[in-house]
Amino acid sequence: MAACTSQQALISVKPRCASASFGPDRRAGSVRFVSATSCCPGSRKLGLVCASNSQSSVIEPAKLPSSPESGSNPKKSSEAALILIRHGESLWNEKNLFTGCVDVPLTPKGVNEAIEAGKRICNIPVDVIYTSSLIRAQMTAMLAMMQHRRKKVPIIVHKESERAHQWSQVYSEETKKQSIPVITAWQLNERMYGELQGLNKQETADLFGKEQVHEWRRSYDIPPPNGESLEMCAERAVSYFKEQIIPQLVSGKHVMIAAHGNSLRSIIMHLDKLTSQEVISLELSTGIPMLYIFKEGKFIRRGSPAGPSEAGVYAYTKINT
Ligand SMILES: O=C(O)[C@H](O)COP(=O)(O)O
Repeated sequence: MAACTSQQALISVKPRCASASFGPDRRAGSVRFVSATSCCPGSRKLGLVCASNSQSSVIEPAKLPSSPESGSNPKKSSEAALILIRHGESLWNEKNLFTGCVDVPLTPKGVNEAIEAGKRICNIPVDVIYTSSLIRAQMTAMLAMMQHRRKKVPIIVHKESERAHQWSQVYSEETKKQSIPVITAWQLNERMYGELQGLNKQETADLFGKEQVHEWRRSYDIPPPNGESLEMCAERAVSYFKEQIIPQLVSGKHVMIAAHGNSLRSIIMHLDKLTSQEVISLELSTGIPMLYIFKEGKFIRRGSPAGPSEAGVYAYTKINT
C-alpha cells in the first residue's frame, strides 16, 4: 500500500444506516464498526459503514477541523479528533502468552499492522500522542506516525528526572512546530495479569479449565491471581484519561492514544457508556485505529478509518470468546 499523500481529512458525520445514533449498536447482540472507503492513496474521504447482521450503509463524509497549530484556523476549534489504537501484534501475542505489563516488542507482522494503521489515519490531524510506558505501544505510535501526511516528528517527552527533562529540550520554535509531543504514561499500560504473565493461554485453560480462564480474562471485576481486574485497570486508565487527555481535547488538540487491549477497553467503556456486562464481550483488534470526535463535551464514535483494499475490518466487535 502506498503512503498517504492527500491534503484534506474528511470524516463522516451523518449516518444513513439504520442505527442513526452513535451510541453502541446493541441490536442482535453486536457492537460493530467497519471501514468503508479509503483515505489513501488518492481518495480524500474517510467513510464509515455501520454493520448490522444483514446490511450495511455508508455514512456521509464531512470535513474534520484543522489543527489549532496549523495556522489555517485562528479560532479555537470546537471539535477535536481522538484516535485510539491497540498496538500491533507482539512477540507474546504471537506465542499466545499472557503479557500484561511485561515489556515485549512487536513482531514483523505487528510492525506492518502499525504501518497500515498509520495509513488509515494519515489525513487526520494529530497534535499530541499518548502511549503507555510499554514498547509495543510506543513502537506502534511511532510507526503509525511515520505514515502521516504532515510528516511531523514524534518526540518522546522525558520527565522521569529533572535532568532527563532538561537535556531533552528543543530550542527552536520552528522545530517545535514540526514536532508532536509523545507523552508516555504507565496508567495506560495493559492490565497487570499477575501470576498469569508469561503463561501460555491455551495451556492455562487446559490446566485451570476454560471457564476459569475466561473469567480471569473477560470478567469485569474478578482479577487473575495477584493481577488486576478490568475494573482495577479502568480505575487508573480512565482517571488518567479524564485528568490528562480530556483537557487537551477541550483545548481543541487532536489526540492519538496507542495503548492495549484492556486499557483501551476500559476507556471505550467510559466513552461509549458501556455497562460492565457489555464490556465483557468487547474485543479490539491489534493495529486497527478507532476514531472519535470530541464535540461540545461529547464523544461521537466514528468507527475505523479504512485502508484502500479492505472490504471491512472490525476494530471493535462483540464476539463470544
Ligand atoms: O496481555 C495480554 O496477554 C494481551 O495483551 C491481552 O490479553 P487478553 O486477550 O486476555 O485480554
